[in-house]
Amino acid sequence: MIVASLKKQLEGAGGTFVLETDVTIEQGGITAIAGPSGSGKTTFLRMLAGLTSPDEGLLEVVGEVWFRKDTGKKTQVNLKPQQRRVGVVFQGYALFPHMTVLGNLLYASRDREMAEKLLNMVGLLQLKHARPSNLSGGQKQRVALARALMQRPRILLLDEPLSALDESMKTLLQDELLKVNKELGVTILIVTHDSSEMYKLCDRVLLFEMGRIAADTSPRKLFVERQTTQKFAFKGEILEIRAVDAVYIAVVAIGNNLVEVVIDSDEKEGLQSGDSVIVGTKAFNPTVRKFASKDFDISRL
Ligand SMILES: Nc1ncnc2c1ncn2[C@@H]1O[C@H](COP(=O)(O)OP(=O)(O)OP(=O)(O)O)[C@@H](O)[C@H]1O
Repeated sequence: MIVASLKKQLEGAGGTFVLETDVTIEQGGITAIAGPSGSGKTTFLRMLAGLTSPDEGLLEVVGEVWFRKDTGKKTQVNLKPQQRRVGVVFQGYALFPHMTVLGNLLYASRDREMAEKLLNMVGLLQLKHARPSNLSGGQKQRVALARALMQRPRILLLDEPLSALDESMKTLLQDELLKVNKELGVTILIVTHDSSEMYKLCDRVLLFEMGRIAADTSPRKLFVERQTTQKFAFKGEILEIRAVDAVYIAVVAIGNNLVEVVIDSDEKEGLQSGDSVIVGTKAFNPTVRKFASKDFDISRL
């Protein structure tokens, strides 16, 4: 079990705010850390890893205190990152370019048997003598994942590890993570903005807002509770609105797709090219409406 009751004052873009968590996480699950940019997600992971010091609080992992500082007292416990059994995969690959794949793993721990087992697990054993520069983005990320597992971490912290990958590589890595979680029993915390990823991987979502955990729920509940009654809702950008007879056609870019939606003059009111919109349904007909901040959690978690 992980107990993280931590506090830290942060300097945000809009001023000072306090990151405050009071959360217990069971061993063995996969928890999504979601929320807007600047809400404190990365700092939370860095505090768990020992890379950023909280102002006060308690961090206890499987009965072992990793950090403790009571209000008004000196820091009682603050284990160094290498003393904490955490594996970290943050954005960017950060592999040592002059070392082979195997060398990168052995740098974390000299356990060759473990290194080969993990490389086999992520399907890269054949590439163990390759240099990072000869690997694809997805392969590098799998090496980073294997390296993070070398010291048999109790917790694996992942900060948007899949965001730069294409869809097929993402799916592959997601399966890899499920395997790691199941076979090694590692507790995983993953920062992600991708709702399908949350749904597929995670049993729990902690939604951060301005340093607070605004929701602590399951991915299913988060989407069902926060979704409107629409059958689907995608965020997109209006590229063009053109008049056709008595109606208008809005051309909306949703990801790599272009969608044409017929809208009436009421719907067109206040919309123009470049607007962020939600394309949804009403009585089975597609609708377009302006993106509002309340749509935030669904469209970009
Ligand atoms: N050590 C620190 N001291 C004070 N402020 C900090 C510190 N570390 C980060 N911050 C600030 O805290 C805010 C939250 O940063 P953080 O990186 O945790 O957010 P985030 O939710 O991960 O955002 P993103 O999704 O954009 O990565 C930022 O405005 C950042 O500048």
